[in-house]
Amino acid sequence: MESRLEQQPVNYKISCTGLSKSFGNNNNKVDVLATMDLHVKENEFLVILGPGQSGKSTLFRIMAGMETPSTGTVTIDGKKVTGPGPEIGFVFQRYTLFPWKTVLGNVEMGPKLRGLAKNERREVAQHYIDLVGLKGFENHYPHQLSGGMKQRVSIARAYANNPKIMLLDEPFGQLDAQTRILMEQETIRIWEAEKRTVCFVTNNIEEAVYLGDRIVTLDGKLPGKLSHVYEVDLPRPRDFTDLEFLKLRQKITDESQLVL
Ligand SMILES: Nc1ncnc2c1ncn2[C@@H]1O[C@H](COP(=O)(O)OP(=O)(O)OP(=O)(O)O)[C@@H](O)[C@H]1O
Repeated sequence: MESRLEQQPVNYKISCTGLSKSFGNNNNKVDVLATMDLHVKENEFLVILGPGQSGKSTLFRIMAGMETPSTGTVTIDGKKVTGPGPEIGFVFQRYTLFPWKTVLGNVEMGPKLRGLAKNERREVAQHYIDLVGLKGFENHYPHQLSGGMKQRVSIARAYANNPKIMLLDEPFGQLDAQTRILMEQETIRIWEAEKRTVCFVTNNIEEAVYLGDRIVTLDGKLPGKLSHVYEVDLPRPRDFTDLEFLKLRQKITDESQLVL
C-alpha cells in the first residue's frame, strides 16, 4: 500500500513549496493561494496574519492534508502530506465540541479512538484539562461553558491527541477583547509548558505580535501571496505597552496599510 507520507529531504518541521490553490474551472476560476514557499521550524510559534478572504484557512487545510493544492507540496518532517493524519491538531474559530459530551468526554475522545485503556485516557485527558485551567469543570457540558472555556476545551482536546503540530485558525476571533487577551496569555503558557510547532492564524496585528516567534503577512489584494516576514525578537511574557512591542505593531500596521 502506498504510504500517506513520502520521504523528502528533512530540513524543517513543515515545508510548503511552490504551493498554490485555485477553485473552480477555466470559466470561473478563483485563485486563492498564489505560489507560496513557507517553512516552519520545530517548536516555532508562527503567526500567519492576513485580512479576511486572503486564503489563510485554505493554507491551513492544505497543510493539514484536508485539501489538495493545485501546485506544490507540503512536507512534515520531510515526508509529503497526502491526507489528514495524527501529526496535526486543529483548533477552529467556531466551537466544534460535541454538545452531548462533557468536557472530559470531549477531551478523551481522541485517546479513546486511538485505543487507549480507560484509566490511561482519563489520565491524559485530566492532564490537559488541568493544563488549560479547567480543573473542576470535567463534568460540565459545552452549553454550560463560556466561549473562552469552550476554546480551552478545544485546545485541550487537540493536545490530548499528542500532535507534533498545532494549527490554530483564528481560535479567539469570537471572544470579547478581555477574554481574548487572557486566552493569548494562556496559549503562550501552554506552549511553553508543552512545546509544539504552532501555526496560528489571525487578522489581529496586536495578537500576532504578542504570540509569534515569527509573523508572515498575507497580501489581501493579490490572492494568498506572502507579503512580509517579521522575526519577533521580544522577550516573553510580552507587554502590550512595551515600546518595542508598539514599534513593531506600528511597523506591521504601516507596511500592511495597502494590503490589510
Ligand atoms: N471550497 C471552495 N470553493 C470555492 N471557493 C473557496 C473554497 N474555499 C475557499 N474559497 C474561497 O477562497 C477565498 C479564501 O478563503 P479562506 O477561507 O481561505 O480565507 P481566509 O483568509 O481564511 O478568510 P477569513 O479570515 O474570512 O476566514 C475566499 O474567497 C473563499 O470564498
